[in-house]
Amino acid sequence: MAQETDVVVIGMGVGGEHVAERLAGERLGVVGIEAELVGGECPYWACIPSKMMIRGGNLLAEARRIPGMAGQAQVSPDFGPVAYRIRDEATDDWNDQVAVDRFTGKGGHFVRGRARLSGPGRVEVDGQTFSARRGVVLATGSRPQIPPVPGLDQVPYWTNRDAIAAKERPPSLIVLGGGAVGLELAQAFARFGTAVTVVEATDRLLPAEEPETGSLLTDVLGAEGITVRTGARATRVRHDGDTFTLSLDGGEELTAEHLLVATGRRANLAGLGLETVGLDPDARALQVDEQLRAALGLWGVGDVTGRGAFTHVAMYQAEIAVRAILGEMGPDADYSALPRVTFTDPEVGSVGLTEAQAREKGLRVRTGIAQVPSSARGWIHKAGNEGLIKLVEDADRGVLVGATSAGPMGGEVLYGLVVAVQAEVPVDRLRHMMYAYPTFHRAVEDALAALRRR
Ligand SMILES: Cc1cc2nc3c(=O)[nH]c(=O)nc-3n(C[C@H](O)[C@H](O)[C@H](O)COP(=O)(O)OP(=O)(O)OC[C@H]3O[C@@H](n4cnc5c(N)ncnc54)[C@H](O)[C@@H]3O)c2cc1C
Ligand SMILES: NC(=O)c1ccc[n+]([C@@H]2O[C@H](COP(=O)([O-])OP(=O)(O)OC[C@H]3O[C@@H](n4cnc5c(N)ncnc54)[C@H](O)[C@@H]3O)[C@@H](O)[C@H]2O)c1
Repeated sequence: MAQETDVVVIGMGVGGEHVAERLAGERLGVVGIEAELVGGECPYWACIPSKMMIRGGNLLAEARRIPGMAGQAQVSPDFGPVAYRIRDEATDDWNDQVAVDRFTGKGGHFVRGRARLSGPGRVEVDGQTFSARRGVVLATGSRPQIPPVPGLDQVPYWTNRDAIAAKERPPSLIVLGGGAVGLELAQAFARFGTAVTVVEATDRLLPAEEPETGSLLTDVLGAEGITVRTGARATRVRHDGDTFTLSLDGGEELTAEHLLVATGRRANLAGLGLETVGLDPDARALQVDEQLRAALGLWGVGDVTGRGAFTHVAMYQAEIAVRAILGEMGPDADYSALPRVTFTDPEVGSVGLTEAQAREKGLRVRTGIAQVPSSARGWIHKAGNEGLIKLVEDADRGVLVGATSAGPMGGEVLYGLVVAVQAEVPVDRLRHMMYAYPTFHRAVEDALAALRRR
């Protein structure tokens, strides 16, 4: 016998938890099903603990910048406080009781288990069947995508989960993948003393972002002692019980005590019973419309939708899905000003289209670049001032369609550019406004001037 309820949420990561809690708060009957921990990847193995590692690493880097600027400093890194904060403050030793109680405290019914669809509006989990009157929400997130490198499936490599749960910094580490996960963790560990090599298959770091940011990070990471290999194809991996050996196609062999695989993520759709509701079970992502509907009575939010694997995307989508399930009118999902920040030092923030993406769309593109060290604040800041602002203008409409802000607090500086892209503020208006002196964001004015000169 199926148990009736209003809504069933499968996967209680940031996206699913938000939907489930909001709808329970609206006094709907909500069943929330989670196979692992309520909260998902972000609080336990991703955003929050990784930023605690980064905060520790950045403090060490700032202390190392004291000579020549403010005296002397002796820096003795200790990963212990970081591991403690991750275990104690961030994850409660990977225990989600507080999150479960928050949901059930709002009237939600929680089930721990791995769920699957068994027809429209029907969900099965560990022998129980639920029937949803209003709908089902799929929020099953993503998992690491493991590349087909020969030997990789036979060695004890790390994913982000092992790296985050590490109690000590590894003595040496090869990072496969020079994207956000790889670079954030590579720099954080290196600042605690790990000998790090980053291996990236494409010809630059952060290949999804502007090429200027890839070169910037190659220079900065190299200056910090991290070895960077771009355009490098891993041809084999071995592990002799202590040491990993990664062979590259040019014949080079890299060795380290640990290997972190950070080569992208894949939506969790396998085994979900998508075929029982007429959807393709082999799809790479769940296709959803602008109100996050995947089928009649079925919604999808978060990484599973393939619209940007970010917590802010999951939460933005979750709120739209909540409105749609409640039958309220509201704006469609709009990804034209999707912000993203890679929390390396310098932080790399971007919004909207890169120059290459804008050109691919057939736009008449004008770009303007300003270097942060040449700005007043960058010059004052001196040690650790690397960065740039890049603007991408649709020259026919006179509005920005994309922007990059790399530098100290690059993610914070990004905010004004996100507003400009989202609200389509005319570039002429941006030129005729005041930028407080001497802020980092004042470099935007220099980039706007460069836009005019081209
Ligand atoms: C190292 C790292 C750092 C990151 N840092 C940031 C950052 O700084 N900022 C940012 O915006 N994003 C960051 N991200 C991305 C962010 O973590 C994800 O975008 C976010 O967690 C997605 O939320 P979600 O709810 O879609 O999925 P998830 O958080 O993956 O949650 C999905 C949940 O569904 C559960 N589940 C799956 N299948 C089933 C099933 N069949 N039945 C029941 N439960 C199921 C899973 O156990 C999981 O708990 C980072 C990612 C990584 C890996
Ligand atoms: N600060 C943040 O917001 C943040 C931080 C971490 C992760 N994330 C999210 O998680 C997603 C996944 O992160 P990620 O870094 O795993 O993926 P990614 O797609 O951002 O980067 C993966 C990198 O690995 C490279 N690669 C793929 N196969 C390879 C191989 N065989 N050998 C060498 N390199 C290879 C790719 O070219 C790419 O540069 C991100 O795209 C982002 O959406 C966000």
